Amino acid sequence: MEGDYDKRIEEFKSKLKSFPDFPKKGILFWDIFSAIADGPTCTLLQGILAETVRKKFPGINAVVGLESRGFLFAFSLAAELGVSCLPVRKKGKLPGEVMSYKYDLEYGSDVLEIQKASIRPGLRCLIVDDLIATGGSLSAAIHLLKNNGADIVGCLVVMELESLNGRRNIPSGIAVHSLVKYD
Ligand SMILES: O=P(O)(O)OC[C@H]1O[C@H](OP(=O)(O)OP(=O)(O)O)[C@H](O)[C@@H]1O
Ligand SMILES: Nc1ncnc2[nH]cnc12
Ligand SMILES: [Mg+2]
Repeated sequence: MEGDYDKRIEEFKSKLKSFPDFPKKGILFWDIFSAIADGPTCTLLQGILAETVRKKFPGINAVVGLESRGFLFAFSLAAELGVSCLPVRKKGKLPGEVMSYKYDLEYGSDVLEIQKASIRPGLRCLIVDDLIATGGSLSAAIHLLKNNGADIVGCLVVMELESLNGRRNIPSGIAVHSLVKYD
């Protein structure tokens, strides 16, 4: 990475805000939208993300974004790198033939879907999201993509809540890179 990469990560980290007891008592909610409400922070984060992908995940030809916060980074990265932007959405939002997968969240559960048409031979994808907590969302997306024959190069998240050890739910052999970690 470029020399000032760590400094830029620290600068970005200083912009992130947390909200205790949202959306339920006992949850400390890390709000990506508070940070990107600031224009220069958007530019800072976009630069960090693109540099991270070029260095750590070279050769991808698609970015898969997890609804909804993952979409923020999937389109911006896909546009920057000139690769496909593919959606994984919550149940009932995608037309055509879909594959689904049920998963658990830090709070509650949900179902993710992907269009079969999104998966083409030779697809080498990077899955992106704002945050890994229990790892349920990323794990579900990984299973969805693998079930359909996609090659997953890795996963990139902005934040990682290490105390929840979400990595234990990620299938072995799949690299997960996080920019900012919290205990
Ligand atoms: O590691 P996990 O325990 O799965 O939790 C992380 C996921 O939870 C949040 O999404 P959420 O499903 O709340 O919806 P949103 O992105 O639409 O806000 C967050 O954006 C991640 O996608
Ligand atoms: N603690 C948390 N903060 C923000 N988004 C989340 N998604 C799941 N857990 C979360
Ligand atoms: Mg999400």
